[in-house]
Amino acid sequence: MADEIVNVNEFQELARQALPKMYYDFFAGGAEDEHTLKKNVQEFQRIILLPRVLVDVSNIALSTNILGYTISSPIMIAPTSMHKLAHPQGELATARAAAACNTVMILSFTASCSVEEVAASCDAVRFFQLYVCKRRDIAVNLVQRAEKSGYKAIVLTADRPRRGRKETDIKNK
Ligand SMILES: Cc1cc2nc3c(=O)[nH]c(=O)nc-3n(C[C@H](O)[C@H](O)[C@H](O)COP(=O)(O)O)c2cc1C
Repeated sequence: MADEIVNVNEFQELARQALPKMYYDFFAGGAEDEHTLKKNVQEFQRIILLPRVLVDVSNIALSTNILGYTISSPIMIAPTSMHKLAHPQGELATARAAAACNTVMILSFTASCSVEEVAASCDAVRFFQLYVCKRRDIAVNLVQRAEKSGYKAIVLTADRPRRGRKETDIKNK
């Protein structure tokens, strides 16, 4: 099938075509001159896999364990905000994808679906991402709701004392 999507870059191009520019830029853009965005890709390119030939590969597994939960490979859904900008089902769809892939869904503090909605939508192992809030009562409330809804861990984002300066977002205002 000529139109079959074969890698992540093709998904990104499809998203660029499908989404309003402002939303696409929100997901794809990085802060300031986007040095870190570029480096994130470059650094992965430096990792070279060591081939081991002439070994028995009939029984291989990528599965691993995170905080006592077995997942199919060492890849989880990182917390990202506002999935409804990309799809009307938002984080509900992402969480269902996590369940289908047998991996962990980390729900963002700034998700467009509530902790309860996502919990009710699928049985993926769920963690909840928390920012360090000045308003401790907001953090307490969210953590309690996440705990009550069966989220298994808190993922604390500690490197965001203020919003990143995303130049694409500023231009799109
Ligand atoms: C559009 C977008 C939204 C994000 N939203 C959050 C968020 O709500 N909370 C958070 O802790 N990290 C958020 N992040 C950071 C990601 O979880 C991740 O740490 C970051 O993108 C680096 O990983 P990467 O190199 O795989 O992109 C966001 C990243 C992007 C690109």
